[in-house]
Amino acid sequence: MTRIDSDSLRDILKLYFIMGSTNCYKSPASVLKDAIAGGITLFQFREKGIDALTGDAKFALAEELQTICKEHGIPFIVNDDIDLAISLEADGVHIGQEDAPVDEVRKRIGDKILGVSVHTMEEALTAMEAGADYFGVGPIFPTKTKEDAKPVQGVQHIQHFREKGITIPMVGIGGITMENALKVMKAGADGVSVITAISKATDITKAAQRLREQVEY
Ligand SMILES: C=C1C=NC(C(F)(F)F)=NC1=N
Repeated sequence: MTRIDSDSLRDILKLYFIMGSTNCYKSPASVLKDAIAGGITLFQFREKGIDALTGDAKFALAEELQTICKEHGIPFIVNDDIDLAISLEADGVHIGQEDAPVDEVRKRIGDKILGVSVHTMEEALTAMEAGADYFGVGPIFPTKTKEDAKPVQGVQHIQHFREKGITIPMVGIGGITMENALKVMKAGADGVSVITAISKATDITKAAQRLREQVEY
């Protein structure tokens, strides 16, 4: 197996749904199925927060959601938990700056997709050199989902990275909705990452469809 090429990854990153049990009003499986029906292109299992599942319950939910992704040809990414990703043979992992160093994770996961959260040019250059496949840049807008989010940055970092010639696939994250998604794409992102705008929508499939329309501008 070889590493995914950037252009294929750009297509996959267009509408990147991230979710865990704490982000859902109903069963995560039904939320994911509805989101897939609405046209998400990538899924990240992110089980975090005070009521987050752990141990066998977390593994069982991850396996259930991975099976749904497989049935629909949607790549399955695991947030932070490298061991879980390896045991499930997930399609990749996403790590933050406070997780294991990028080069260590790259060694452990081989050619699987490796996403890294970056907030500064220095973090971006370091992550690229260490083998990241894509960046998560944010929080673009205010977010309620991540308690320890960094200061809201708008699209300035995405614009700055592109102006400096950084071409690595990039998604914006943080408070993105169907109203502001286009702004993130026009700033130079290859896609948008969304949690609540889809997982807590009244009509999940419609919410995903409308976001997908925005990113396919
Ligand atoms: C904190 C995060 C930042 N970015 C991303 C992604 F959208 F995947 F790039 N996922 C996260 N969990």
